[in-house]
Amino acid sequence: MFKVPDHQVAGHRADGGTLGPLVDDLGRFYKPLQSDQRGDTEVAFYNSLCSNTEIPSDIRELFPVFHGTQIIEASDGSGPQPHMVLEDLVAGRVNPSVMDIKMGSRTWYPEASEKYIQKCLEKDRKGTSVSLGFRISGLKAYQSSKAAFWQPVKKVVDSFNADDVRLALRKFVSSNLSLGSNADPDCLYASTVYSHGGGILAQLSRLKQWFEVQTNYHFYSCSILIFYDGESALDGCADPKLKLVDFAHVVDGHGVIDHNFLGGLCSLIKFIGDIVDEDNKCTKCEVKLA
Ligand SMILES: Nc1ncnc2c1ncn2[C@@H]1O[C@H](COP(=O)(O)OP(=O)(O)OP(=O)(O)O)[C@@H](O)[C@H]1O
Ligand SMILES: O=P(O)(O)O[C@@H]1[C@H](O)[C@H](O)[C@@H](OP(=O)(O)O)[C@H](OP(=O)(O)O)[C@H]1O
Repeated sequence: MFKVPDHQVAGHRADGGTLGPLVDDLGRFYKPLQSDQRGDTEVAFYNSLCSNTEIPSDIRELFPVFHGTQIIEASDGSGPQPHMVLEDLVAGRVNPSVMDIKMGSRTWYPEASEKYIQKCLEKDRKGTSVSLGFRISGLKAYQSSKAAFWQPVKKVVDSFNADDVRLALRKFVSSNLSLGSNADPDCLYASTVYSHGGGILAQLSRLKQWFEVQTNYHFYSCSILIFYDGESALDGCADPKLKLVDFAHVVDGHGVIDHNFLGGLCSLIKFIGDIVDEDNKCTKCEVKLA
C-alpha cells in the first residue's frame, strides 16, 4: 500500500532504508515527523493554516491539504512512527516534470542555534541562495517514453551557479534534452508551462501579491514546487501548477512581511520572465524568417 514516491525530487528519500516520505494509491503523501521540533513545527503550521481565516482561498490552494497525522510503519525499519498525512500534489499525473526550489537568500531562521546557522549558511553560500535569493533543490524533466527523464544528481544540482539555474529552468521546459547536453534547449513548453494564462508566472505573481502583505508567517527553508504533465505538454495540456511545501522552519511573522521569501520570489519571477521573453523573441524571429 505504501511506496516511495517516484515523483520526489529533493529532501529526505525513503529508499535505501532511510527515513523519508511515502505515498499510497489514494492520493496521499505521508511525511515522517522530523526530529528536533521540526515535525511539531510543521504540524503546528498546517493547523494554523487550517484555522487562519485571513488567507484568501486561492492562496490556501497553494498549500497541500492536511489530513492530520497518522502512525504508520516508517520507511527506515524503525517501526510505527507519526507521519503527516498530506495531499499528494502530483498524484494522478502521468510522467510529471517536477522542480523543487528552496526559497530565500538565507534558509536559517533567526532563533536557530549558531551551529545550525553555520550549517545553513555554508549551503546558502555554496549554492545560489545568497546570490539569487533561491536555489534549485532537485528536479526531473520528462523527455519521452524512450529518453524518460532528465534528472541531474544531487551533487550536480547542489553545485549550480546562476548560469546553471538559468539553463535548468530552460531545460525544464524543453523537449530535446535527449539530443545531448550540448543541444540548445528548445524551450518548446515555455509558453504552455511558464507564460500562458494561469501558467507558472501568473501563479508566482499571485503568490508575490500575497507575500507583499502577509505578516503572519516567515517561511524559512520552504520550497516552491512547480510541476506539469510532461507527457501532455506537447498537446498544450501541461496543466502547470505551483505549490508550497516543507514548513519545518516556519516562524511567526510578528507583523513584518517575509522579505527573505519575497526577495527570492521576485528573483525567481525575473529568471522565468527572461526565459519567456527570450522565447517570444525567438518565436517572432522564426515567424519573420518563415
Ligand atoms: N505534498 C506533497 N505532494 C507531493 N510531493 C511532495 C509533497 N511534499 C513534498 N513532496 C516531494 O518531496 C520532496 C521533499 O519534500 P520536503 O521538502 O517536505 O521534505 P524534507 O525532507 O523536509 O526536505 P528538506 O531536506 O529540504 O528539509 C519535495 O521536493 C517534493 O518532490
Ligand atoms: O539540502 P540537502 O543537502 O539535502 O540538506 C538538507 C537540507 O538542508 C534540509 O533543509 C536539512 O533539514 P533541516 O533544515 O530541517 O535541518 C537537512 O538536514 P538534516 O539532514 O539534518 O535533516 C539537510 O540534510
